[in-house]
Amino acid sequence: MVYNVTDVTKRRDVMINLSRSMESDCPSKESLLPAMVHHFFSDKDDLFKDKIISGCLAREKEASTMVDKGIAFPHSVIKERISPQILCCYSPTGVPWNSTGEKVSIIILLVCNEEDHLPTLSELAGIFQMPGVTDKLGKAKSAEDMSEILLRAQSQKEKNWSKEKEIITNSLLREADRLRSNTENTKMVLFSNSLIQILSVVEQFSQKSSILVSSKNRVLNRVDLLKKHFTVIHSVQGSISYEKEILKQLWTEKILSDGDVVISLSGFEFDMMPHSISITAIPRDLYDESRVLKYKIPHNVNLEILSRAVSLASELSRQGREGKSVGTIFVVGEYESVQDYCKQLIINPFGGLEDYERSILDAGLSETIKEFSKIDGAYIVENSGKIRSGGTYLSIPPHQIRLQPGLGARHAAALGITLVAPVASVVLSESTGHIRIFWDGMEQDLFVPGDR
Ligand SMILES: Nc1ncnc2c1ncn2[C@@H]1O[C@H](COP(=O)(O)OP(=O)(O)OP(=O)(O)O)[C@@H](O)[C@H]1O
Repeated sequence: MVYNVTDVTKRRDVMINLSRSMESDCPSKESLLPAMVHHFFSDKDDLFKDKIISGCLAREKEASTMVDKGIAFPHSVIKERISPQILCCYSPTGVPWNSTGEKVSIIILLVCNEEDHLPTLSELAGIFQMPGVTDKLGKAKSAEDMSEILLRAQSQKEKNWSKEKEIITNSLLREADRLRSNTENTKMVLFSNSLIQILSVVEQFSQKSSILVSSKNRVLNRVDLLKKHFTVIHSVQGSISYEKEILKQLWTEKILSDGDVVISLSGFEFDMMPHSISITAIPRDLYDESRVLKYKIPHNVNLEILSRAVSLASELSRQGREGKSVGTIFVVGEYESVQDYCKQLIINPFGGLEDYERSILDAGLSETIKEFSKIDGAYIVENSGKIRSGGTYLSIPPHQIRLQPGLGARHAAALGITLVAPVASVVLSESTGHIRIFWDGMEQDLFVPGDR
């Protein structure tokens, strides 16, 4: 069970570069915006530039982007995954911007994709809200003046943010300590890859039962220094942000035990400060989810993805959907090896999504995945974690499939696909809530999640 006790909203850091500026005496926004795009994107093809220009002009038609006296924030949101581009322009004569012809001299054009749009606008707004910035910009006489004012404001804002970070870090640590002193059998797990950050916080909580999780040698090589602060220093491969999976590993290695309450402190990965504390009570059935880690699974199946599919199946088994049990299949492996056996029962619900929006590892997607489990069929999940499809019928050529009595078409399909392709499948039975894992045409594991 994982529940957040303190959820300090993650501040998504968007790197914005305010140093690109130009001066223009274009008389209207219809001429100025294309001029800016051509100036700043001179190395890009015309199609790309036209897309940006029509995006910002369409946005201006909806409503003027004038935000303050003399300042406008036109923007164009594009599908391409580019880092947010901020293009600044100073107009000495001013350009009429809103319906009443009010003029702006400072034009900050933002070009980015959907995901970055709001965080970048909010970052920009934060810079403009720094005391005195808009007044100073009103007095700017050149593009250089404008750039200098903006860059100074940005640097001041960064300094202020460092102070805020320190305050948040200290209050999170105090909260973690308070939780620890109020709860029995607690273990503190610090997820970090930064030696400096670890050392800066480590003095502030007592070292009894503290575990450090890191994936970087520069941290792990400093065991001598760190062992006086942590009872265990645990090394992981790859990212340290899959906390639940890492806790399962710690459980399988008996570093955590049933009944332990784990206080996790994490977030250093994002911007060198802890963002959140979560508490995990290690439930008895965590073993069932994690024991798949102990198997020798086929080399062409990603263990992390398989383990995630098992976790989701286990959550679905316990929770059901709208008070009813659900069943489903996850097939994990190379898509090419199973595509000939896949037929869509419905339009693929993940079909229209970009790759980065359909990862099974994305905690934000788990509710969607669980919701679509009401639909007949299987999920096909690639080794990268990308959910290739949902609502997929597995059409297996005739094979002798030996199943235990009571198991029907769903289990036959889940087993059958592993007979014809080098993949693993996880099947949740709607009627019993049991989870079975198959590969090499055989049932490899069965477990019964608790609390159903
Ligand atoms: N070939 C297949 N590919 C994907 N899904 C399938 C396939 N065959 C059956 N199913 C799904 O399994 C569901 C239940 O079928 P059935 O009751 O025969 O299976 P079962 O193995 O007894 O599973 P459960 O224990 O969940 O009832 C079907 O409604 C369908 O959604």
